[in-house]
Amino acid sequence: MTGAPVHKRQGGDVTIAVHLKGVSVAYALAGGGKYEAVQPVDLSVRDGEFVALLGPTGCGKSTLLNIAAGLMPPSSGTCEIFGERLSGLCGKAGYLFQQDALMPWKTAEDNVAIGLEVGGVRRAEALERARAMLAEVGLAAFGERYPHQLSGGQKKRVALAQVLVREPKILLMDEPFGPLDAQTRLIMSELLLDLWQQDRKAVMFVTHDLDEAIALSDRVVVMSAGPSSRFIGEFAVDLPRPRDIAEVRSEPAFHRLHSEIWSCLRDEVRKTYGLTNKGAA
Ligand SMILES: Nc1ncnc2c1ncn2[C@@H]1O[C@H](COP(=O)(O)OP(=O)(O)OP(=O)(O)O)[C@@H](O)[C@H]1O
Repeated sequence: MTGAPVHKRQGGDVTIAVHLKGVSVAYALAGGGKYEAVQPVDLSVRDGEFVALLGPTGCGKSTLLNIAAGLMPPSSGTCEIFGERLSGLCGKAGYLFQQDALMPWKTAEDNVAIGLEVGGVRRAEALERARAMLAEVGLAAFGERYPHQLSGGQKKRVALAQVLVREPKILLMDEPFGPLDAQTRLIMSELLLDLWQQDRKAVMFVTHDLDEAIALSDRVVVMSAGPSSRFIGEFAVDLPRPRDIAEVRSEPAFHRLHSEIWSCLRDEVRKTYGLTNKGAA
């Protein structure tokens, strides 16, 4: 049996939860030919670490997340989950997309319970755990509502409960709060950090929002514009935890990091919008 890789570090050993090793992705195009989305990259996410993957639109963030989820194989390289080579869906990961995957014909508690039931948990126990999880995300009184009777933020809470109730060891999040308004995004980010703080899982969090990346994560990995994206910067976020998402943005260390990361990202964003050689401000 292969154990999860343990790396010796000053201050203690660390376990690697997700390890992309020399992963590249080339998509086959309908008319023949290929689109090289991501050139070989290496990324390891430690157990309990919150890593944000940041980059301009179309650079390949979701592609790498999909590989870690086992939704697609890499064109080259491998993905290891706790030291085991991934083939097929990653059972240890919970995946939260921008669009939630709630079933409109099921109540909030049934939407949460169903993931447990298909995993073999008896209905009574699944419902009990679903209700407890809904309470954790602040929806104790909303379990019997259907998705169309919930606000966007409430639906997102149900989707989060749906993922967390299965107690994944890894969270893969693809711009999960993207469609929400600014205030609700802030509240959801706070909720996510509160829950994560209680039981730190490895997180890969895809975003193109620099503020969000810094406020949430331990490390920000920056990708270049596509095609053939690569990693062009890696920044440790040394802001203390627990963090107040709203307050942390006014700290000098936040501003310093923001300007360092933005100077790494700026040209890539401009390239994406074809502005680099046009003298755009
Ligand atoms: N099935 C596919 N076939 C061909 N090209 C694809 C396919 N899926 C994605 N791509 C291309 O691969 C590149 C990376 O896509 P991906 O969705 O990973 O980017 P992203 O960084 O997540 O973008 P965004 O921030 O806009 O969500 C894009 O140029 C996209 O057009």
